[in-house]
Amino acid sequence: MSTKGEYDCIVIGAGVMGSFTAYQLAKNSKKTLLLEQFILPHTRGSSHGQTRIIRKAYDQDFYTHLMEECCELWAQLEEEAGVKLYRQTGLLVMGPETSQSYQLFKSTLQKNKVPMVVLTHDNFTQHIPHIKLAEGDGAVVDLTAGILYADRALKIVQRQFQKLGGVIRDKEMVVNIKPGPVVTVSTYAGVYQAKSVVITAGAWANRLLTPTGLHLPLEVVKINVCYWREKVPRSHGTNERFPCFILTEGKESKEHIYGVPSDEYPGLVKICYHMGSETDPDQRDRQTDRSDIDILQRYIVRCLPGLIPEPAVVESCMYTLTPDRHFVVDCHPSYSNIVIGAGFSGHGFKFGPVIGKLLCELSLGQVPSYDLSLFRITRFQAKPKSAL
Ligand SMILES: Cc1cc2nc3c(=O)[nH]c(=O)nc-3n(C[C@H](O)[C@H](O)[C@H](O)COP(=O)(O)OP(=O)(O)OC[C@H]3O[C@@H](n4cnc5c(N)ncnc54)[C@H](O)[C@@H]3O)c2cc1C
Ligand SMILES: O=C(O)[C@@H]1CCCC=N1
Repeated sequence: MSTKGEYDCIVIGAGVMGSFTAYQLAKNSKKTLLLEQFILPHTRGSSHGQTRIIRKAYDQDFYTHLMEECCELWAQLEEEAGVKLYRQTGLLVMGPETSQSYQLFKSTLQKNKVPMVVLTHDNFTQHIPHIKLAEGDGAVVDLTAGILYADRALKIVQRQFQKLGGVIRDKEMVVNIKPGPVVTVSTYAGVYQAKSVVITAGAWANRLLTPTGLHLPLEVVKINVCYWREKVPRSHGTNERFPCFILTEGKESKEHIYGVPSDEYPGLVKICYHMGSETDPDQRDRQTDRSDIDILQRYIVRCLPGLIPEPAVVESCMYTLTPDRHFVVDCHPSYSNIVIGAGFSGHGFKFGPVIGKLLCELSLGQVPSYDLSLFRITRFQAKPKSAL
């Protein structure tokens, strides 16, 4: 098949990471092609849905630092496109006062001087009447946090990319990548060439990496995205000062439970479990495990008495998890002009703009703006056994 086009860079996968990478490349005047296997917009990956949480509250400084610039990049995009993508709600972080995880969230906020409020058992109900704070739990609010309008953001960044001259071809599944000084990318529709390629294929990353001789330790899980009906209409919305929240761990589970106010679907509060069961991304809907929903029901009965403890809507999404839950943002170990953004482990959306900038820098052979040690592929290599 003859070559259909030559580009400075080809980005594979038009989720949040690929779309922001393509946008950054076009901003740098690079001739860029963004390839997507499904017709856009779609709901088969990890970036769909109306909302995502954006927060500086993290249990590690590095993410809080990244978020400083990232918030500016989100604001720049809002300004450039003339569209609102963010709404401040605050993020309530709760967890056992003595647990390491809760203490790390709290100290990261304090150390980095993020505007915050520590709540006590005495004043908690006055500020957040909707939630019962469990005995022994601490509570802190990241005041900078809020909601990103995810579907809208994706549409906008793709539109801005096209305005800058970028090309999107959807319904074009990449079936092969041939490394070389010029990389050849084959889809069912044709063959393209580029000086560099960025792979941002979400749950399908390993499938694309196989022809390049690389396999990453990624686990794909299906997430049940649950919405719970308010007993009293308009009681858990942003206007009623219901915040986004994360419970770091609790009586019901060791994984996070998190929630978003009811503005998304009127009357329905999104509350999800930060884990799911393993799935093949092409067979997502055959994964029917609902044990996470039982956990959520028990939590809602105990701590959110204003919600009906039966999910009103359940949608599906996927996480692509790395063993340590840190991202992969790196060059291919054997081919420096193949760049990989993968394993966003269920917390990547908020970082889309800054990850796009970093993947763009790597694909242009530039020194990345941050020390990316945490995100390197070499961290997965087996550690040599110590001599006995
Ligand atoms: C339920 C849920 C809640 C979440 N909540 C939050 C949150 O509150 N805050 C937050 O920051 N993050 C959150 N996340 C995580 C965040 O949404 C993800 O980390 C992020 O969307 C991952 O984006 P991605 O671009 O890597 O993957 P994707 O969005 O899956 O994009 C990959 C794209 O590549 C395409 N593709 C794959 N293979 C090929 C191929 N061969 N050829 C062409 N195209 C291909 C896919 O079709 C897909 O469109 C949440 C995730 C889920 C599922
Ligand atoms: O990244 C986020 O903020 C959300 C909420 C906590 C669990 C994962 N995703």
